[in-house]
Amino acid sequence: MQRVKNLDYDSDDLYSDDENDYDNDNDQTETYSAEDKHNFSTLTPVVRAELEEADVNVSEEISDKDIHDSLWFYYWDVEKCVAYLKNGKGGKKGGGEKVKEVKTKTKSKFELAAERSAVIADSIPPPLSAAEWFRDIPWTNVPLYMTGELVLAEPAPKKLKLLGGSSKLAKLAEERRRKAAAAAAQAPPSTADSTLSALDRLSKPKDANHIEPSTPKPEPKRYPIRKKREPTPPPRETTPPPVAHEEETLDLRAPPTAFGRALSMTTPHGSGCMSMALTDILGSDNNDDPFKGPSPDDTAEKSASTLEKKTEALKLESSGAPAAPQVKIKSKGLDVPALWTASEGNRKKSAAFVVIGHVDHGKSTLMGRLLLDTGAVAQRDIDRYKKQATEMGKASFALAWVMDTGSEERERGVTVDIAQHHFSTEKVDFTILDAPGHRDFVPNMIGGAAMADLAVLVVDANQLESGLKGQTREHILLARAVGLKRIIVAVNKLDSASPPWNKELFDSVSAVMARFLESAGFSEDDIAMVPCSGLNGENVVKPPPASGASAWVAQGQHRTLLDELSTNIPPPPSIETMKGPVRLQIADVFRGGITNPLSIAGRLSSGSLQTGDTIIIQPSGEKATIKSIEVNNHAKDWTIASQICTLHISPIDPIHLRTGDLLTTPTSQADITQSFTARLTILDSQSLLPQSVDLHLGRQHLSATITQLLAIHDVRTGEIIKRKPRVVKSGQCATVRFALNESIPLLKGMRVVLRSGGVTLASGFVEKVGI
Ligand SMILES: Nc1nc2c(ncn2[C@@H]2O[C@H](COP(=O)(O)OP(=O)(O)OP(=O)(O)O)[C@@H](O)[C@H]2O)c(=O)[nH]1
Repeated sequence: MQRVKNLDYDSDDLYSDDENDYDNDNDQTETYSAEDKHNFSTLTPVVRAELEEADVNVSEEISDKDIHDSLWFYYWDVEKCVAYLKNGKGGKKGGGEKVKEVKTKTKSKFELAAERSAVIADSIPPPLSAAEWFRDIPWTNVPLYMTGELVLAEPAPKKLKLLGGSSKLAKLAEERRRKAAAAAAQAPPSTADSTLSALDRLSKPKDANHIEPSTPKPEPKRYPIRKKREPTPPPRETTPPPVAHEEETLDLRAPPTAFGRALSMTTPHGSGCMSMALTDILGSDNNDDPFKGPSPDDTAEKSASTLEKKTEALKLESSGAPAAPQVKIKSKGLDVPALWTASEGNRKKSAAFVVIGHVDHGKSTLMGRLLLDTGAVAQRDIDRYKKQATEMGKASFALAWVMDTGSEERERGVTVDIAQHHFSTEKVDFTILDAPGHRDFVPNMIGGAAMADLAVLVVDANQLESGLKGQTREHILLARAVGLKRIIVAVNKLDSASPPWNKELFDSVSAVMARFLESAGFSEDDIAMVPCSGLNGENVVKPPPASGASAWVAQGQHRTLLDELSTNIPPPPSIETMKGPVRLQIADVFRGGITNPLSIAGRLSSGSLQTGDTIIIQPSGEKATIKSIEVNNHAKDWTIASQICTLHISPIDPIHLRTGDLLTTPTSQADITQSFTARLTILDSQSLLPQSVDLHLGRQHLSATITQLLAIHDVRTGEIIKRKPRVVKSGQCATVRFALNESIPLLKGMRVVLRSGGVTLASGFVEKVGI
């Protein structure tokens, strides 16, 4: 390629330095056809006779070759040939020299290039095969059926050297070419030729600098294929390119979208104009004169509110709210507590547990395993997660993905919010509340724990220290702070212990955890230790094999995690609680589809609800109707205190729905207040002053100010031992007054957790609502 590119023909280059080249090239008898030879033999004597007649010394000065050349040049025109030889060649002394000079002058670039090709061709070895030609080029593993003989270009016929002359001669030459072409067309094409022709269609255009062979055969066959890869101008087309294919091709492109049109839209001035597209979508005042009317700054406020309204309209439209048919659902007036009591023999027990522990200790994986092995999740789903997780380079998180459904959670491999899942055994319906382990998401963990009956603390047996320094310790304190009494410690990842299933390691971890839990307020009887591996599933649902490294688990009569969960299920709430005022703190708000555009979820702490009931969302006071109810993923007509349920409600403006809000009924609304009094216990190494704090009330999380320390109480008896202290110290119990920045619904007895700067200070309950 480079070699050809460097062939920059200067006119000087094209003229051979060696005159002998020219002479040698003149020996062209071998290239003449039989017809040409016949013409030479018959016309040469005629030319000689004419010259003799014109008194030219033919024998001495003009050779047969001279006559042949001039005959060839003038295309067998004897008269012109004789005139030429008489005047230029034989007419004067030294005319032979002149003929040479004339010949040299008439050479064109192409003729000379043809001469050089001829010389080069003589020095080039015989034709190569395609494989040979591309031997050292890695991309050319040309299949056999595509290979062919490479035919080097034939040198341009010498007769081109004399091309030129009158238009009549040109016509004759053209006629001769046509004749030859017709003859060639009758002859069957060679295989090599057709192969090269096919290859040529796949290759690049021919180098325009090459000399056109005079033969009428298709040009591509005449040159090595390699030359066709050169960046050259497109070749002359002997036949027009086929267009049939293009005509048949259907235009399958979709019309441009509105967004596409917006992007490609141009203003009358020709520039792209995104704002036009936006005004197109949102509407505009259609000002032709942009400077007409008030300045944009003056109207900014108005535009903002217009935009806000339109965006809001789009939002509501996308939620499907206006499109949903407003079907009035009437309450059936069921006596839910009576139905509950009546169903006692048929229904399963139920329990909700929160999964807590330090980040990455294996909480989500363990729960994924539990769901898989109890049949709540199909193996094919796990396989799908495995595939997806592997693609993201997080294959080991496949089981955790059962719980971590958010894209952020999956990308980061960290649980962000409480994940809620259900599974059932023969006797119990369980709800899992998988809490995030990361300290940034402690508020979510508190919200999850506040809905649970018991806690499962997951501890990586190999990382006990880091856990106790981190969230293991804090989660235990918070679980206790929100009122949880029973806790199961899953001593996890024993499969990766050194050695695997190291019994001594399990024993030491258990001892440390038991001590710590007891110091945090859990009683010995409410603590259970379970050796397990969530990843492998050993001792989660099924006991480990009787032999092998984990054999001691069964021998030591350590129950599986599922067995531990199934024992000591908390008793259902009293019938009084079930008949009490409706209280449900909203744990989650989500938009569904057309049928259920708006739903809320949470645990009903008191009272009962049924489809058709009118509810009130506090503090907004907005009303809604319950369209349908789900408990444990099953549609129900009613739900009762202690159940975690999802309520599909008639659409209200979602702006009035927030997690932490209280769901009540019109007849049992809670007090809304900005101040309250709480009885608190101060945690180890902490103290309390009148100060700002982060206040956690279940799923509710807001800023508050301790306005007054009212009294210090005796921890056992509750008697006041000091009024209006200046400070409350670690381990002390105190009554404290709070002021809030906003009004919220508050219930006496609600669990309270105080934190500051990411540290838990105290926990307790609401003693009095209002001042
Ligand atoms: N060897 C082994 N690895 C485990 C086990 N359980 C979990 N892992 C791995 O530990 C890593 C973290 O697991 P997760 O289940 O996401 O941990 P997590 O506690 O839920 O983490 P957060 O949700 O972010 O708090 C993953 O790579 C798991 O594959 C186990 O029993 N054995």
